[in-house]
Amino acid sequence: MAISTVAATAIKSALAIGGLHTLTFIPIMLAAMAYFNYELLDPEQRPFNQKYLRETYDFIVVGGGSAGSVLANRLSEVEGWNVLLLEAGGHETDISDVPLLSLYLHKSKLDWKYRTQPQDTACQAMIDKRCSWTKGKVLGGSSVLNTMLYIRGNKRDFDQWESFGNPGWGYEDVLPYFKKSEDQRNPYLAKDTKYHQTGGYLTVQDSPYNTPIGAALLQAGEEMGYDFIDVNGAQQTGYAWYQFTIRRGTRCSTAKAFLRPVRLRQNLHIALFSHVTKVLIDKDTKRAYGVEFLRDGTQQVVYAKREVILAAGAIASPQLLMLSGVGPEQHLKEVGIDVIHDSPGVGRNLQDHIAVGGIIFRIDYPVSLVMNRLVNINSALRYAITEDGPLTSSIGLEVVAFINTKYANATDDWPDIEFMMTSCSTPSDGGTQVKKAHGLTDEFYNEVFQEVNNKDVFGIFPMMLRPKSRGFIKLRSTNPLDYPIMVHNYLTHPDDVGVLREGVKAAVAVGETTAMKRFGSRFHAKPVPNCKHLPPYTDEYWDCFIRQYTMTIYHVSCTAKMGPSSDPMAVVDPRLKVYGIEGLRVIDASIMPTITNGNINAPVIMIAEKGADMIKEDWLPKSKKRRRRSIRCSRLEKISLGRHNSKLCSIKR
Ligand SMILES: Cc1cc2nc3c(=O)[nH]c(=O)nc-3n(C[C@H](O)[C@H](O)[C@H](O)COP(=O)(O)OP(=O)(O)OC[C@H]3O[C@@H](n4cnc5c(N)ncnc54)[C@H](O)[C@@H]3O)c2cc1C
Repeated sequence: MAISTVAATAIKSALAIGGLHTLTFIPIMLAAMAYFNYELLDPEQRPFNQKYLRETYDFIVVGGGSAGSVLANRLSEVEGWNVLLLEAGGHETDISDVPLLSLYLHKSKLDWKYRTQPQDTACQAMIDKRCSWTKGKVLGGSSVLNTMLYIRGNKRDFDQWESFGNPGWGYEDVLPYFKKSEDQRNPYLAKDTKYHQTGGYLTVQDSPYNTPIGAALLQAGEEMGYDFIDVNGAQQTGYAWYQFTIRRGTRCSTAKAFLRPVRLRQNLHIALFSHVTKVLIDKDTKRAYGVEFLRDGTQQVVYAKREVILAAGAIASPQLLMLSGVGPEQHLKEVGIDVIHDSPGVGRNLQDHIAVGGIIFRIDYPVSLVMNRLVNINSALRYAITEDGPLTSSIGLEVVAFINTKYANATDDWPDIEFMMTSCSTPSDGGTQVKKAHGLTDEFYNEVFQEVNNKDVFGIFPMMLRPKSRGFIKLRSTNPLDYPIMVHNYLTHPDDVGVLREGVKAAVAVGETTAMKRFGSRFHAKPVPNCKHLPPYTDEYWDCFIRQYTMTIYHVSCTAKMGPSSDPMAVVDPRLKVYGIEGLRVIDASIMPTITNGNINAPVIMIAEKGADMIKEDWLPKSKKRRRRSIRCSRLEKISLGRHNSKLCSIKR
């Protein structure tokens, strides 16, 4: 590709996601990337968008996100199977690759731009009191918009899933599936082979760039009596550097990890800009036999010989089930959908992680990530040439801590708060992108943050790990293009208020440690609108505070939960098959019975790895299954993998 074409493509992608006016430094970066012919050096080319589709496939995967990309790869390993992946969005872009810029993707064309119903319990500082549920509409799904944090959750999460009546989902059962995907690039962690592996498709590495604030936060943890640990290893309670799904300084989405290496497989078709509107289910046999979808403005149909797999995420998967006649009978009747199977749990049990925004600390040294200080040709060149520097920082996320509030049993090692600790915060971009991404009102932002715009700060976002409040999703209408009604119900359970309040107090205490005081750390204690009438630092004040700048961490899940047949609210069985319907599974964040103790992308990838194996177990004769496990790459795959990934071909995957 000529340099000019590379530059033109990059400029086009910048325009596509937000308009260059918001990304003023992008032209410099694009010029650098074009000059160094970045794309030509990149061995990982994008997959093809298949124009002409077959009439019938063995498997149809709906949604090419975190789970769908894994499924498409693993199922098409079986040479005799034809697999179709239908994705509503298009390709990821050069901008979505840049870790520092992920907030620019919110409210862009790569985002579905969902918003919840207004409620009084949370998100009071947001426009219309509605929380923004950003979600990826792009090949790679939310793994293209996320902040790339790699957290597996707690052993107890999975043992609890098993105890609910889901055999095969205990921690010892799922650990091999976390490892299966993993290419651990930290040599110290990689040595611990009980928990880690190298050579998998998904690159997991430390951040290429940290500020001095990160190291100080780790010292603060030590000062407060916490261990410095591998949070994905034997113990979860403690402090650690975050690890990321980053490869060579850029985002390693699931599209990049799982689809690019297999783009030349003849038995895998990927159809972009294909919005699935319905699963076709035979009313008499109750068997799923295909899907309807919109592409290029026309309605099309494609048939599945074996199975349809919904991997459209925790909002669209239950929506599609309901549009197809599987859901709570009474609700479907009210909306005017023919009921094929009454499944009261579809869309219910919604869980999410919320944190509190605005816990920020001023410091006296110019060491934090202030956007207008970083936006310069040096950092652009560093990113483009050496694949490190500030642009490789995932919006300043450096250190993670899992801590116990008084509501948790500390001896359990099942902490109830995660600190997401950042070397910047909401005002570090002068009130532009963070404010927009979080949907904050002008009044709130100006009153609380304007005076610290572009000043040196660090932030701690305390995130509540095991919410007891439950939201739900239901259909707005029979129109598949109408977004469903989304009700978060955040902080409607009193225990959640207590845990989050204690998390806020613990976060404020971190700023008081000697380690942070060395930087002149002081809490930005500006009283927030709506809570000014309450005395600061009291429980009443904090209880009010957490309902203002309530931040979703974008972990919507559990809306088509897995459970035993004795549980009327279970939507799928422990093999992820939809109850009451043949030939239909859900494999994505929806199937979690309870949300895991940490960020959920790694668990979703694990679910897809395990789900793909279950499908193989169900459909392949035993001898063939054994052969697949030691598969080596075909000639075409080797070409597609290129030199960079060639070791993937020689290991057991
Ligand atoms: C902004 C943001 C930040 C996050 N940060 C982190 C993080 O740092 N670490 C972490 O662990 N987790 C993070 N998460 C959460 C994590 O990325 C998601 O939970 C995970 O990606 C969900 O995977 P999924 O496969 O269930 O859904 P998705 O990845 O969302 O995939 C669903 C796919 O289905 C497609 N689709 C939907 N409807 C249709 C339809 N009708 N027809 C065809 N295709 C359809 C979508 O376009 C999408 O590609 C974040 C999420 C977001 C949004």
